[in-house]
Amino acid sequence: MTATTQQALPVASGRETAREVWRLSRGHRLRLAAVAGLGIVSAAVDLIGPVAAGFLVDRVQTGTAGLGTVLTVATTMAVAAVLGAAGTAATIVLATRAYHAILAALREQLVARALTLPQHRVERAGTGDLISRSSDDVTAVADAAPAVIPVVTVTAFTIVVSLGGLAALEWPYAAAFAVVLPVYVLAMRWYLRTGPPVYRAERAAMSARAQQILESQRGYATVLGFGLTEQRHRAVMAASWGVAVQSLRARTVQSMLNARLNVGECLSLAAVLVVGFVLIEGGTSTVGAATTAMLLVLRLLGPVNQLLFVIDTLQSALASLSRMIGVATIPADAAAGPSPAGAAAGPSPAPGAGTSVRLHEVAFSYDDGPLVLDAVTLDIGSGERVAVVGASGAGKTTLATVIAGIHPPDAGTVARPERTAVITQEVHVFAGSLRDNLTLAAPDATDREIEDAMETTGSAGLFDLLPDGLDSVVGAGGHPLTDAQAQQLALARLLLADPDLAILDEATAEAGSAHAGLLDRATDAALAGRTGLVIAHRLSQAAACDRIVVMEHGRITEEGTHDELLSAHGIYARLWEAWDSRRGSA
Ligand SMILES: Nc1ncnc2c1ncn2[C@@H]1O[C@H](COP(=O)(O)OP(=O)(O)OP(=O)(O)O)[C@@H](O)[C@H]1O
Repeated sequence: MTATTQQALPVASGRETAREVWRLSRGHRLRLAAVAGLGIVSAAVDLIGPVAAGFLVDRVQTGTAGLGTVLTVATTMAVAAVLGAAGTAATIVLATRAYHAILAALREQLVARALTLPQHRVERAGTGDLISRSSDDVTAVADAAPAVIPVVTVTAFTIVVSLGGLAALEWPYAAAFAVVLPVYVLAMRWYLRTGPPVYRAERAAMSARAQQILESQRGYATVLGFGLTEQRHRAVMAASWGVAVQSLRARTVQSMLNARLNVGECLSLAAVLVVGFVLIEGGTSTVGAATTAMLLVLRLLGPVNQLLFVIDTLQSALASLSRMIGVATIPADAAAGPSPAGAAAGPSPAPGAGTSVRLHEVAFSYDDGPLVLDAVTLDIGSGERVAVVGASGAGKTTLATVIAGIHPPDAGTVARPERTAVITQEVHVFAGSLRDNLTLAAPDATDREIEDAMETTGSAGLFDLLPDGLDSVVGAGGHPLTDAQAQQLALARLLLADPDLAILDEATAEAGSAHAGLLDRATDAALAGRTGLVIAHRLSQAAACDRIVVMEHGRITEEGTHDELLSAHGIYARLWEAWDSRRGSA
């Protein structure tokens, strides 16, 4: 396979991400409303402490505070603190549950889309991109939850309610705090620019040190044998010093962030103090109210600072989220395509009565490469079985994928039945039960039907090997299947899917000669009663077809029955002669 130009899969914009998250939250809106309600109430309960403290200051100032007042205020503050903490904890639990439920829905949508993406789309983006979105990105979003949810939830409600509280006291208090917000914004921007590369360098230095230590341990005998102890010692020392330097840089960045946060803190407290002084002087505020305002600002600072510390985790989780949503929201029609050995292909123009497949002047090339299919015109009648033969690289597989709808043609038209199934060269056994593997494309199939399909395709013998019958686990981590068994399963799967057109791309090519006859019979049974296109390297298979199409350099150069092509003494006759003599001497 030649290299293809990479065209990354889409990444959702901020607005698209928000819209999709809102849509996915449909079943969880009640829970989200509870999060909002509980969060606001808890943050409001947290206001009681500062307000009570301000009240006490005013009473002390006016000389009207006795022991009873102090005890009442202290009890109120303690109860409010406990209730506020309990409410906050419940809010975080509810928010975490909603977060994971929405993430699970998104993950399901992502997997569903990924499985139906056209192969050419995945190939152009590189399979790694899709795999990383459905694994690394999902992990990044899930792992961010414990760090991000408590901080974001608490911060959001605390900021809203505390600013409201400040404004309710006297609006200049809220304005004084808002004026220093730019300091925090600047600190955040600096940190996002400076922090991530420094942390990355620290992690890289740690990996390098681990590598040096591991190598020294693994090659211990060699180190001793060649007297390399001193040299290894120096290498580990150098790597450890690298970690020390990078860790120092990372801690310096954190200290510098702390310094910026301290500046913000000082400025905000000073601003509120000055405003309080002016208001008290003007007679529009009391010392108690100024105390409440100071305590509210202090309460605000904690969550705001914490938010800055998780902002990079939050940012990378959001980046991962937009990559996941980018794939999950690819329109369904763009994602449609036949799944291996089973699902129906997308709509195609009707080929006409009595004809199952009609290709007219089809051209195709992979990205900007040379033409792989060149003006291919081919009709396959309903129920007809056609074999495609030709040298390696002639374009046989490409023809099969274009007919199947996996690759859209660059020019010309392709008409195929709506129910088309393909067995590709690489038959995959999914990790799961035998039943799951067989009913992928026919979820309603009964055990009786499954067993009949296995019997017909000669794979019923598997039952002797698998003690749990259809419930036996096969594939990765389960019972391993040989290539021939995997192909028999794929043929049984095809029988259950019961498509109008079956495309077998070298479905028996993997077979060793001992299994060849068995697989030929299985293929024959699977194709009975439907239109078949067989990409055949074993010419005995081609000879059994109604018609043979010979391809050379992306073009159809010969066409006819086995006997007609032999009499024509063309390329097929030569291929047959060579193959037959090889078979004879084997
Ligand atoms: N995904 C791809 N990207 C780029 N070029 C490709 C891709 N797949 C196949 N090709 C190229 O297209 C040409 C036709 O390949 P194709 O696999 O269709 O031939 P084939 O006749 O089926 O060969 P074989 O019998 O070896 O499978 C070859 O030159 C091949 O290198």
